[in-house]
Parts: sequence; structure tokens; C-alpha cells
Amino acid sequence: MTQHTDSMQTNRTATLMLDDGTVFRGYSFGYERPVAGEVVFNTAMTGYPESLTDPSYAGQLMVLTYPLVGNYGVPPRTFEPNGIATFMESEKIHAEAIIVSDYSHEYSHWNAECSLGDWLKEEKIPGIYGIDTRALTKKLREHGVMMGRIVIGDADNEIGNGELKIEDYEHVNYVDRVSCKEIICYLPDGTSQTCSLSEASDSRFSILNSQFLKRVVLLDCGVKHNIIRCLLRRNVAVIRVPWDYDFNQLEYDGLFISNGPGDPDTCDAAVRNIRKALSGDKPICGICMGNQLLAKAGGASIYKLKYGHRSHNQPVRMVGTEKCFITSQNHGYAVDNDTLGEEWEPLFINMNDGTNEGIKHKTKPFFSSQFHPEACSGPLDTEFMFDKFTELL
Ligand SMILES: NC(=O)CC[C@H](N)C(=O)O
Repeated sequence: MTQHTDSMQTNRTATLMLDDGTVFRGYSFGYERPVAGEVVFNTAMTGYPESLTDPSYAGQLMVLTYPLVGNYGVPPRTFEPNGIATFMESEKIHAEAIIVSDYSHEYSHWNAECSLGDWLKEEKIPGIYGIDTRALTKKLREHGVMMGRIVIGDADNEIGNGELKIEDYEHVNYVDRVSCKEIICYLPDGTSQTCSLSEASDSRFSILNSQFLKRVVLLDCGVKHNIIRCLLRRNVAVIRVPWDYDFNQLEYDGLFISNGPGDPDTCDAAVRNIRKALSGDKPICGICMGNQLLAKAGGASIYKLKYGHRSHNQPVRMVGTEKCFITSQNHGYAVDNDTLGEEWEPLFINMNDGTNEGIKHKTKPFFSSQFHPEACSGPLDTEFMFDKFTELL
């Protein structure tokens, strides 16, 4: 198979500075601009195109612990006629930067269109390599995740750092930044229709008129495209609405709450609207941020994990059974099991640290997972969550 090389290689130094003063020096292989964000580590061995385009990474500097990154390049950045990315998880890279040990300037894959470095440059996202990602990860595990900055050049002689605006990760409503701004209706036949929020209540969707499909409202907190693909494959119409839209006014058969970036405590408008839906009986399912918002709507509270779960091999057990699943995860917050109301119970528990991995209502068809059953990237073991949800509609 043909090997390709980065179009332009520079050996410009780049520096990562953590909030506790630790400095890691490496080299730039992406766009050269300073950035700041919460430094988090992901232990998956593959999946950088999917992870970088996962909107849940907004505001974060992504450290990959697998040492060799970039060797299979980047797939085509194409979109289907309905606007869903063919290979990615959204329209663009959402992570603020990527930090790796060994960047492969050569890449080879049947579906590769360009190198990781060229993609980062095109999307103006910094990448640094030559970092001791083991030492960095050990630091984050001991201290917990922390804010960090990447500057191009040395810390003392850096380029453009004066322009750097540092936001406090916890207090930013990242969901509002990444959620859709209009309502988009998708059909399983591959068509879609967009309508502005003001038109939504009157005209509804002409493409739905002659269809006898179940309608799923998808509350978009920063949805990964594979969630939409997984729903459409099960022959339902998906009505994707902005995170703070009061979907209770729409005609629908079930509610799906997506993944999303940042602190769930910044999403009160969504919690209020979900709480209204809890008084009804229509099926509700959530993923990751969706698990957290559903739990909050049911009265539970959320806390921040020391360093989160970001990998493809997180083991979870379905409560009350001996069934265990290997799951794909990307989260920094967790539902506090002890605060679940009387009507709720944990559905899955993480076998590494005993934290909540999903909840279910004791009598109504409401359930969710903290892990990612849509995977992409990661293991497909738990895709049955989508079957369960669509069977209930
Ligand atoms: N992937 C997600 O939905 C993440 C949810 C939330 N932002 C967290 O970090 O816990």
C-alpha cells in the first residue's frame, strides 16, 4: 500500500504548560497558535478522527496515551446529502488541541485523504508531539485534570501568547456553542429538512407528512453523528432540536438526549424541559451528557470525576445481572448514585471505580447510559440500547 507524507514538516518547538507549573516541551505538527483548555487523557489505541470531531471535547486539550498517532491518516471530510458526515462525528474538530508522544509523518490507509498534521493545519488546531505522555498522564491521574496552555516556541520566547484568552472550563456553557441553531428533521431514506425555530411550531416538516414513521426528538447538546445514524438505521424520523428548545410543544413519540461538552450544571434550560417530559410516559433515552441531564431532571446531582473516563475499554456491569460490557467512554462528570430519587435506580456501574454508568426509571420507559453505545470509535457491544429505545416507541 502507498505511503504518504505530511505536505509540510516543521520542527518548531511547542510547549505545554500545566496550571501547576509543570512544563512539557515538544514539537508542533499542527496549526501554530497558542491555545488553552482542560487537559484530559484518552487511552484508546485508535479513533483520533472520531475523537477530534466529537463535540464533547470542546474546550479540552486531548492527550492520547497510545504512543503512535497519525499513521493511518485522515478519512475524507465528506457529507451525505442530509448533512451527516460520512466518516466523522461532526462538521469539524472540536478539541482545542491534540498532544501525542510520537507523531507519524507518514501515513497509509485505503481510506486516507490527508495526514493528521495537514488536517489540523486546515482547521487551525494545534498538535504537539515529542511529549512524554506517560509522565503527563501520571501527573493528571495523581493531581486530577487541570487547565493547560500550549504555546508555539519556548515558554519564555513564545509566539502570540498575548492574544490567548483563558476561560474557566467549569463555567462555560459549551453545549450552547456546539448545539444546532435550527431544527433539522432527518428521515431514514437519507433526506432531511431544516426549519428555523420561529417556523417550527406552525409549518412543522413537510417531509414528515406522508410518512408513517415514529418521531424521535433528539435534544442536541453536541450530538455525535453516529447517534443520528444509529437512530435512522432503526427506521425512525429524527427531529434534532437545539439544547434549550422546549420540544414538549412538538408532536413526537420518544425523546433522545445526546452527549455534549462541559459541565452539565450549565444546562438548566434543558433540565427544565426534560423534567416536563418526565411527567408523561413517552420513552426517553440519553447518552453521556444525556444520562447526566436525565438524572438531574429526576432530582439527582452530578459531581466531577478526578480524571474522567476516556477510552475504548471501560468495563460496565448491568445492575442486577452478571452481564458485563466493554464500552467506549468520554466523560469527566458522573451521576451521584446516592442522590437518585426513589423512582430511579442505577442501570450500569463501572467495574473499575464503581461510579454510575446509567440510570433507569423504576416504572416508566426512561433509561440512559453514561457510556457511548453508538461507539464510533470503540466497541459495538452496547448498541442494543438503540434497539431497546426504538422497540418502546
Ligand atoms: N461525552 C459526553 O457527553 C460528556 C458529558 C460531560 N461533558 C462530561 O464530561 O461528563
